[in-house]
Amino acid sequence: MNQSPGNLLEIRDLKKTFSIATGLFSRKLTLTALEDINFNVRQGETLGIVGESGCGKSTLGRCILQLLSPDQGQVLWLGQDLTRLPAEEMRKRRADLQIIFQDPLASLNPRMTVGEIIEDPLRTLKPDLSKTERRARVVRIMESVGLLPEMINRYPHEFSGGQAQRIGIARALITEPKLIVCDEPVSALDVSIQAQILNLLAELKDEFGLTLIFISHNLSVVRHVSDRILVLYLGRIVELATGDEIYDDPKHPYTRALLTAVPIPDPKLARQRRIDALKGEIPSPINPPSGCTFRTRCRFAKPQCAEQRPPLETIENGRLVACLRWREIEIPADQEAVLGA
Ligand SMILES: Nc1ncnc2c1ncn2[C@@H]1O[C@H](COP(=O)(O)OP(=O)(O)OP(=O)(O)O)[C@@H](O)[C@H]1O
Repeated sequence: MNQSPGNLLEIRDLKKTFSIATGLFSRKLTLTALEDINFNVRQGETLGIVGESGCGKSTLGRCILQLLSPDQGQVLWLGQDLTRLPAEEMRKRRADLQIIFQDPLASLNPRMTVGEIIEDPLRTLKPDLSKTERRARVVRIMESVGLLPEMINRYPHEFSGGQAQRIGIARALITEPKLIVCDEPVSALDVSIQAQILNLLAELKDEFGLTLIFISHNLSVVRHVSDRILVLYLGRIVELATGDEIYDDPKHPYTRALLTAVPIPDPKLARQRRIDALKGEIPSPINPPSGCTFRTRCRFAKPQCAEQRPPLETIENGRLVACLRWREIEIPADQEAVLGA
């Protein structure tokens, strides 16, 4: 056991590549989805993971749960490396680590009743429970997530998106997990329903003493629920700090850019933030830029940024940032316009 106190999960030097075939002759290329990933998740916290589409959020969530095998690195769960666990041992751990998916209806088997869907993980992960005990648990958990127990024999298509996500949450909770990876759990829902599901997750977290990893491309959503926020860009961590630090004092130019999409009431600040807005497309992870991979879209980039890959540095209050220039670009917000492009 080599776990630091208070950490439920420690991710060390994680790397994940995919081999993809392209072109007429199906030439094999390597896509690096994640590299040099190091962070901890503390017992009882909600860690938000943000970044644009394709930056590696879902791949990271799936590597943590061992739904994907990383190429290298460790996923230490209470000090035990999940990447090295034999399949049978991992099966026993599965009850502790669950996932909620983005598209609630697509993730539910249309041929199973709600009761069967929620009960299903218990059959494999808690085989000692009797049928009566399983059903009793299903009813209890349905009540916890705001579903009427009389809905137990209905089918997924009879539910709205918000209710379907409640079924997905119930299915994740039924094994009494310690950690749930929530992969864009509200992105597919109407805005009016999103807050209900976010509030439900916050309540359940307290009620069941959960630790959450909350994945979203939307910094407003992540900010709402997270204690700390990890910002990913092209498969690498560029910043990790508390929600307040990220929101009020972002250090990485990419975090600043993501913040431009977050609505703020102060028009002056909103105008200043627009300067940071993202330009261009995210580069291909098959052939990423040299040095700092964000430099091709960064308005603060200098020649040195093409030559050197910025290390993930620990700065004040233990927050982390990977930018060669973060000290120089830290200027008062009202002078930002002077910097220009
Ligand atoms: N099974 C796969 N085979 C090949 N490439 C993949 C596979 N899964 C993901 N990728 C690639 O890995 C990179 C990271 O993808 P990932 O889905 O983790 O990003 P994401 O941030 O979750 O994006 P989104 O918000 O769109 O889901 C992308 O370039 C993606 O195309």
